[in-house]
Amino acid sequence: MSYIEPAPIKDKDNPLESMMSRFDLAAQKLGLDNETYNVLKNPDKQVIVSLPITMDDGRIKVFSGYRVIHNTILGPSKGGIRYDMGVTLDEVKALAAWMTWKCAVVDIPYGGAKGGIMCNPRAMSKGEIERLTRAYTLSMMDVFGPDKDIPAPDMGTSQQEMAWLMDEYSKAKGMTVNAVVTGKPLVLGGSLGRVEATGRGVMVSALAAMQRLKMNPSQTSCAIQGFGNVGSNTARLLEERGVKIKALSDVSGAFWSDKGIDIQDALRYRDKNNGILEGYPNADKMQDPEGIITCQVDLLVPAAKEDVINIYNAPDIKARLIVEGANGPTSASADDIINEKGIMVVPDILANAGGVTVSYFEWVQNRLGLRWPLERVNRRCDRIMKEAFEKVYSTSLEFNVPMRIAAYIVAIDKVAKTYKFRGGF
Ligand SMILES: NC(=O)C1=CN([C@@H]2O[C@H](COP(=O)(O)OP(=O)(O)OC[C@H]3O[C@@H](n4cnc5c(N)ncnc54)[C@H](OP(=O)(O)O)[C@@H]3O)[C@@H](O)[C@H]2O)C=CC1
Ligand SMILES: O=C(O)CCC(=O)C(=O)O
Repeated sequence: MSYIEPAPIKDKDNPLESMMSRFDLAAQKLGLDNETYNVLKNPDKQVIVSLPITMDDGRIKVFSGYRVIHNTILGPSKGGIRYDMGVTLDEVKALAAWMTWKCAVVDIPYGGAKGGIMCNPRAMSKGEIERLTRAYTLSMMDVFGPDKDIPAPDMGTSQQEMAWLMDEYSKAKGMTVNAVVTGKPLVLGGSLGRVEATGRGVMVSALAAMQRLKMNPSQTSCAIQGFGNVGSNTARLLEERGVKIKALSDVSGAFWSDKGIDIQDALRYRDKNNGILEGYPNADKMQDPEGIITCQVDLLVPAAKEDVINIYNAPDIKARLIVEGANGPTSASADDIINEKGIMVVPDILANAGGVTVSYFEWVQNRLGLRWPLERVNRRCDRIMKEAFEKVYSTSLEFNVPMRIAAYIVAIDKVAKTYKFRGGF
């Protein structure tokens, strides 16, 4: 017997529309020509697959998988794979385009891609997730490749899925190909520093923005939505720099402590508690988990999902600074409200680019057959993040636009100039 899980009911803005409206604005400011505009607004390739998987109870369940290659003019496409019930083609298209802009903003030689499977990994056994990951990899044999398209982890995936992907790809090729994927376990050629790289980049961007806003880290309070890879590493690294994390949340709810949450304590609790904060005893549970967006803090880091900052809650945001750990956490319709309130936003395509930057280092190390020490990985990542921040900041002053539009301008300008030199259309 087989069954198909019903599509989830969606109640959110369309991330593709959000991405396109910012892209349009930046293209206008830059005076982008029509030809390049038309090339960039459409993804190069969209692959949709159906993956029949034998579940542990013997039934066969069919999953929908996606991989979208947005653009490859700057190099092989790069971008994570997401396992979540909310995955749709439009979401993956937006995420793939964001990867093109992100790689261009931090000036690494990659194009943009993203993949996803509509599934709920929390409700699946390890064996089911492994079979699904292997089936997805086999269905993408013509798409993936160390010189073509290089996946990595994203929401709902981690180094274990990347290890299965590398193994399946390598078996099909008849040799070990570790550069086909990044975010791998260290023993398979992963890079030191990759696990915490996205959070580290968020921390570096936040400190750079605080410096511009004359905010002292040790007098800054912070709320972080999402306590997975990005949220938890951001929390830990900001706390180490003196920032007081007053609020944290995950799918189980939001937690508040006026004196600050001890992040090591929260991490220990989460890791012993099936990966979630449910029942965390050393902070107060907030009545409304969405209240984390509007609570009384100086710095807000959304590090979970898209469109969590929207026209409904943006007017009530108290933070002076938003640093976007997640991709697309602010819907385009909320931009004007945030700008009118004078809140500085370090946008996703800049703030969370530490992850793909260290993925690039991992790929370089794999191709050279070398391993860099952690200190070198961190130093180079920090430098790239700081330089990218300064470039986006100065572009925002030059064009008199918010940081988000400035980041798009930097990215689109680089891609457009590359097209000019390469020609071919
Ligand atoms: N991993 C990476 O290197 C990169 C990730 N990103 C982006 O960062 C974001 C988070 O990714 P990542 O940390 O890897 O994913 P994870 O799966 O590791 O963590 C996601 C976190 O968000 C929580 N969450 C999910 N829904 C909600 C909600 N409605 N309210 C509050 N918390 C929620 C999850 O809770 P629970 O665990 O309880 O389900 C979990 O704590 C995504 O937008 C991703 O695209 C961007 C750049 C790189
Ligand atoms: O590390 C990578 O290659 C991509 C990470 C990613 O998916 C992202 O930055 O959104």
